[in-house]
Amino acid sequence: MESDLSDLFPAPFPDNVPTIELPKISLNKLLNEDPGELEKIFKICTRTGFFYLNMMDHPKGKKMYEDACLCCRIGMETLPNLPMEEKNKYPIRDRHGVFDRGFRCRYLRDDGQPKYSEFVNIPQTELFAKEPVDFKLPPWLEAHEETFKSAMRSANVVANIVLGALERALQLPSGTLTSLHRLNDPSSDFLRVLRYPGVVPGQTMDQMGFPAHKDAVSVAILFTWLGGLQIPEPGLEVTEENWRWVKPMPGYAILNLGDAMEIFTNGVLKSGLHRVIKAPGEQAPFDKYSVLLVARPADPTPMTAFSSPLIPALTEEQKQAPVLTSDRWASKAIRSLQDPAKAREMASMKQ
Ligand SMILES: O=C(O)CCC(=O)C(=O)O
Ligand SMILES: [Fe+2]
Repeated sequence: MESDLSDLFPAPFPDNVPTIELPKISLNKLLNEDPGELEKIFKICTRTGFFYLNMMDHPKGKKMYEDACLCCRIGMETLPNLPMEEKNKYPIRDRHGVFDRGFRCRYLRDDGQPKYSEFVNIPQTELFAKEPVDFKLPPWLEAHEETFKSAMRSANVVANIVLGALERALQLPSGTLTSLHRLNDPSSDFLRVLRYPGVVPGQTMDQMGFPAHKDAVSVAILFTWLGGLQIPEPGLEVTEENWRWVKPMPGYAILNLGDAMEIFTNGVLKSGLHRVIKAPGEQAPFDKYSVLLVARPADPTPMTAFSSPLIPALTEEQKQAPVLTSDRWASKAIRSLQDPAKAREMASMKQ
C-alpha cells in the first residue's frame, strides 16, 4: 500500500488467539463479473454471510479504502476530544430505533469516557437528496461532508455489485435487488464511525463493546484496523468458547449480509451473527475505530420473500405474518435488539 497507515495499526494483532479464516473475494473480479467469483460469493452467503473484500486490486476499491481511512481519522480527531455535551447536540432521528443519523453513546465510565462504544451516523438519504432538505451535519463534521459522500458513493457501488451477483445466482429477474438500493432513494442507509475506548491499565473493564447481533440491513461494509470483531465458528452452538476473532487485514473490507437478505430469500441467504469485544493482546490499550457503511432496502419496500425456483415458498404461517415496509421493519428490528430477552436469545443461538 502506498500511503502510511501506521497511525491506524498502532500494535500488531496477536498470533495466539483463535481466528476465523474468512474467504477472500476480489473486487476487481466482481467488477468484471467473473463467473467463478460470483459463484463463490453466493456460496459464502448461504453459509456464514461474511467475507473479506480486497479493495486494492481495483482503482475504485483503492479510493474507497482511502476514504474509509480518512473517515477513521476524522473519528480519531473528533470523538475522543470533544465533550459529550457537544457530541450529543447532533440528535438521533425521531423515528425511534433507526440509528442512521446522529451521535450515540449509551453508557459512560466514571471518567466521562464511553463505557463500551460511541458512534456517529451520517445519513445517506439527506446527503444525496434531490430536493433541498432540512438537515445539516454538526459543526464538527461539516467540513468532511465530501469525504463521507465519496465513501457512500463507493459503498453503494460495491453493495450493488454484491446484490447483482446474488440476484443472478438466485435466478431473480435483473434489478430485483439492485433497484431497491439506489443511492438517491429514501432509505435508512448510513455511514457510521465507531470508537471503542482502549483499556486503561490497572482498571478492570467490561469486555463487551457491542453485544451479539445481526445487522438490520441488506449489506454491511466494514473497515476496521484493530481486532475486536468476532463471529461464531460456523455450525457450532454459540457459546463463549466458540467465538472466533476476525483479523483486520490492511487493504481489505469485511462484508456481511444482514437480515433483509434472509427475508428476501426466505432463509436461503444468511445474515451473519457478530459481536465486538475489546481489542486483543498488545492492541488492548488503544482506542479501536471502525467505519461501517450499510445498504438497506428503499423505505417503501415490502419486506417479504421474492419468488424464484431457488427460494422456498412461504409457509401458511409465514403468509399470515404482516408485511412491513423497509423503514418500519428496520425501526422494529433495531428496537427489538435493545430488548434484553432478544439479546439473550442472540447470545445463545446456533449460527
Ligand atoms: O465495529 C465493528 O467492528 C462492528 C460494528 C457493528 O457491528 C455495527 O455497528 O453493527
Ligand atoms: Fe453489526
